[in-house]
Amino acid sequence: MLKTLYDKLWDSHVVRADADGTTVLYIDRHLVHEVTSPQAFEGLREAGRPLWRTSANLAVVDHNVPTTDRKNGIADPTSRLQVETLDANAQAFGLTYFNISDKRQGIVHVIGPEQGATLPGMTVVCGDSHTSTHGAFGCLAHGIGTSEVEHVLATQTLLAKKSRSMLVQVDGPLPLGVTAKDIVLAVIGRIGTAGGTGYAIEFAGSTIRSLSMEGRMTVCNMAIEAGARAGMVAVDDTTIEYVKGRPLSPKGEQWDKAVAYWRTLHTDPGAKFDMVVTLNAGEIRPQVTWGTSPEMVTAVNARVPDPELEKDPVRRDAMEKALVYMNLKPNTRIEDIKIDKVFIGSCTNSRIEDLRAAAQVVRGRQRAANVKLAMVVPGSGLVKEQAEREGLDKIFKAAGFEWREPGCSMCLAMNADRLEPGERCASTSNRNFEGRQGQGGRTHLVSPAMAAAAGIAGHFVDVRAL
Ligand SMILES: CC(C)[C@H](C(=O)O)[C@@H](O)C(=O)O
Ligand code: SF4
Repeated sequence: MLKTLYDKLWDSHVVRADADGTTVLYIDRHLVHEVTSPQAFEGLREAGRPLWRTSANLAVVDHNVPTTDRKNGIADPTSRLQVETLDANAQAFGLTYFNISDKRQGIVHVIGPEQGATLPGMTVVCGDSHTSTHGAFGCLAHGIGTSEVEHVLATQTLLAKKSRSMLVQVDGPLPLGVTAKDIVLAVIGRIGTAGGTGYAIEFAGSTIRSLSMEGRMTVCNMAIEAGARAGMVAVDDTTIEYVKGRPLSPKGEQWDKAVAYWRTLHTDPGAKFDMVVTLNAGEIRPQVTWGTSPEMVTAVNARVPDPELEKDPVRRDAMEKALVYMNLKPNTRIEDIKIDKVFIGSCTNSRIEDLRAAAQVVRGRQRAANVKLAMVVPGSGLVKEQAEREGLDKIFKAAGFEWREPGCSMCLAMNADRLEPGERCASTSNRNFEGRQGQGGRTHLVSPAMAAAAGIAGHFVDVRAL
């Protein structure tokens, strides 16, 4: 039988399948962070259960860590408790753990791949919706809830039901200034935030194949924003090249065996998907969201849409509400929207390539006077180190951008980094929901180059014109 990549990943991890489709799946890698793990460890403690396979877990603090003055500890009591709880649980249960002062610390979805903890062919779960990121490696990767975190810790398995399969096929060379972020925003603009509900998405086509692993991770990261639990990309030379030599990657003879297997991790030609969506990369422009959902997105050289022209009353209502929250008028040119802050970071866009792209834009320029704060938050301590080796920190600082310590930061404002009510931000993160970056804050999702350009111009600007 011809199989999709999803079929192959699924079939190779079934421990037991019931007639109604309920399946016990084996989990190869479990990533743990401070927000969704406390009750899970508590549950284990109460039941007197040990971990099933300690070495399958990797824990890190990311959501609640401060991005400045770490030597002074964590001022906010809730964040401090959250971080200290993971410190204690990791020690008590013997997990491999990158604590706040470990230079490998960073956002869970950045450090997994960086360490080779994420490898092709694996099932990867984490109590975090953006676990879809890891699908870039030809993995079956998705978020789980806290009770499932406990289940995985105790059994190394998960109860699951197979999703339907969707192929998102993107072909053609990417136009200048158009990035992986713009591809995935354009996909979400096309299919909507519910378009992928009930599906596992495979991203394929010549454009996806031409992306680096960083770019593929950006695309898979936002599969969840298209409603799909998992996004994935087939294994190819780019995947194998990235994985080679990582601390947890197989070595020697094991490596050769692994590579031979990994090369089978692609959809068989002719295998059927339940749904197919095709995009022509040549038609994608740099994207900017204008509303309070990632599907409320348009091209930088377009205008804020007019709800009056929307026929569907539910959509019209949502558009009207979003424009009130965002304080935008229909038909405003996107390039006329002024911003107050810039956030370059998050598990969507905080890897080295993202920082290089942003630095290239700001090099030799200055942050606009109306931009109060532009912050760059590397995805991990290792990304930060690499960026500093390349002198990117100096470029940012010279342009008036702040260079911070790694973590989730203003992606969701669980630490001190946040928008004040009414502030407008050009952000490289993945969610523009109301209050996401701070109560009353207004988020516009863009690529790193577009965020950097907005920081320089003080308003959105087409990077292609720079
Ligand atoms: C805190 C965590 C559970 C949450 C998620 O699941 O995605 C967060 O990472 C987010 O991006 O909103
Ligand atoms: S960077 Fe943002 S999206 Fe990613 S895990 Fe952290 S809070 Fe969630």
